[in-house]
Amino acid sequence: MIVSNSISKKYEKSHVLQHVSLQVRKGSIYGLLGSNGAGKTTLMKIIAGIARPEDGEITIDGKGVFEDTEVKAKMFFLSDSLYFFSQYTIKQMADFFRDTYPDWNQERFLKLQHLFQLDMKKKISQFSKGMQRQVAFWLALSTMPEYLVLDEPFDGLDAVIRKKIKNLLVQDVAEREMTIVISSHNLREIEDICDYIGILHQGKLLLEKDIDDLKSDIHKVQVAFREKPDTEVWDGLDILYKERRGSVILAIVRGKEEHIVSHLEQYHPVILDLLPLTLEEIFVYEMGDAGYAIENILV
Ligand SMILES: Nc1ncnc2c1ncn2[C@@H]1O[C@H](COP(=O)(O)OP(=O)(O)OP(=O)(O)O)[C@@H](O)[C@H]1O
Repeated sequence: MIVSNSISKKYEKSHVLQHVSLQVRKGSIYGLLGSNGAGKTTLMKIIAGIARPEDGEITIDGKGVFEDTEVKAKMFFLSDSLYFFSQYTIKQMADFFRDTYPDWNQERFLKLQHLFQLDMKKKISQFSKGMQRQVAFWLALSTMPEYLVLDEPFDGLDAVIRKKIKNLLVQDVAEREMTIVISSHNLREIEDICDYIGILHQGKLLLEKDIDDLKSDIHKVQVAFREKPDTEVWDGLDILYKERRGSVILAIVRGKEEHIVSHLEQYHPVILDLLPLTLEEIFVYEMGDAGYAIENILV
């Protein structure tokens, strides 16, 4: 488990991270969302043990990450700005990684060639940007990390390869309990693989949610009554948003489906429908409830 305990970081006088606390369960995928400059890269570097916070601490399985080489050997940090030795081919880079990472898996490296289909004898610098990102994933997954920290990893990848890589990530999480922290400025880009989403804004963690809970605990309700109902109809429900559209009332309600339905049925509605929300819609209402306009924070 990765635990971030009240992490704060300053660059000169500006507070880039302020008391950021989060937990990433073993074998789960945590998506860290935020706009440009929110502090994602800074937090990812601290989680990976590359940068040091002014205050607070990151522990992985109870051990402080910054000083612990053993913990770092089980982790791979895929930075948003890739780095390879300039004259190296994929094969030479793989040889270097094999000597560096104790759990390097040569068999897997060779197997993944079928998926990435890149010439192993070509210099990495001669590949396109998106292809270089593929090389980075290929090498990262061959180190068999227990913890994978991915900073904006899908930038520049086409939809087909993105899908293939996501499948590989989910497979590693399911089969060998790999733990992933992944950052993005785009909810749609990562929502299909994440178990948890945290939203970072101006260095603070605004909201943190378990995706399954979110989807099962928030509903769009369309309801109409024969006569104008008393306001007490809504008492006892956790309403995030409500508007009237003609005779139909549309409400976004937090809570279990059975509770919402049985509560409203007491008032004999002529229409009562519960509709699913997209994750994006859920965040719009949740963030609105927390006092933020999501359109200023996420795309
Ligand atoms: N080495 C540095 N020196 C001074 N300020 C820095 C440094 N690195 C980052 N910052 C500042 O910290 C803030 C957060 O930067 P960070 O790169 O963590 O954001 P981000 O969420 O990853 O943004 P993006 O989505 O644009 O990559 C920014 O205001 C940035 O200017």
